[in-house]
Amino acid sequence: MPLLTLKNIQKIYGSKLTPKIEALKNVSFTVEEGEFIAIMGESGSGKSTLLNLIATLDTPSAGEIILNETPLHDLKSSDISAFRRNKLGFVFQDFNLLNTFTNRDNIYLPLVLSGFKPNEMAERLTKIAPTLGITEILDRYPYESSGGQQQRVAIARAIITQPELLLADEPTGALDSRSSKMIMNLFQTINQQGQTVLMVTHSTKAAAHAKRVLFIKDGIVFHEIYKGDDSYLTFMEKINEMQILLDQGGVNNEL
Ligand SMILES: Nc1ncnc2c1ncn2[C@@H]1O[C@H](COP(=O)(O)OP(=O)(O)OP(=O)(O)O)[C@@H](O)[C@H]1O
Repeated sequence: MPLLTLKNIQKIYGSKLTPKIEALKNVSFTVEEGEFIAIMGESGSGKSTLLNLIATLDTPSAGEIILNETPLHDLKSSDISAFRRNKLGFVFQDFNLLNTFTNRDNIYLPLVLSGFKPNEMAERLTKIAPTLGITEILDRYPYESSGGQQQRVAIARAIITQPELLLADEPTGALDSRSSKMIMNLFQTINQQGQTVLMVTHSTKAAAHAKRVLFIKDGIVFHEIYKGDDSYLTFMEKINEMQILLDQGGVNNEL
């Protein structure tokens, strides 16, 4: 049974007063439990729109998103809140940290909302902070932290609940190559522990850490490639080649 199924998803932005933009035309794919998927595509191809729909931050104009056999549009708003709180971790492209809270309290926020005790929260944070390299900045505020530090705090906030499904929008966008590699290794570890990861990225280096890469173009999933038994470098080469082909408009392989 797939963890997540997207059937013929369409998303049109705009209102009576503004021009309509078809961000997603017809997107269908399934995500099995335990997958690590990277979503790639040029700027404006609808990647963030797709993650936002899966995260129930927005609703599709047409089509169906099914999580664990339950169509999301059948869920009551209280169930949707519970799904976001209990099952989902989301790393936002622009981090979405609260500037009135310290980095530590930003990270604790989802646990506070779920009723965790202070010592349980501290124990979880102590485990992940060194890997993310944020131990020294936990008592700073987001506005006192660099973009890369804020991104790592946002990742900590998303993974501290040990979500069944981690959605990450450009999680290495603000990071140097060393930190990016560290984050991708962390995502791989999380995935090996059984969590499903769906990540939007422009970076071939980051995408090659995934087990499958979906390519979005013109509002559809245009192509996908699986890592299989390929080495990291071979898979990265294949992703690069596919990107070049897609940039040239050379393949037509709608899923
Ligand atoms: N809230 C919105 N209202 C109107 N149009 C929107 C909105 N959000 C996104 N769009 C438009 O929908 C299209 C897809 O945007 P989206 O942010 O999903 O792309 P993306 O692939 O994530 O881009 P990037 O890689 O630059 O982050 C774009 O044309 C964008 O301008």
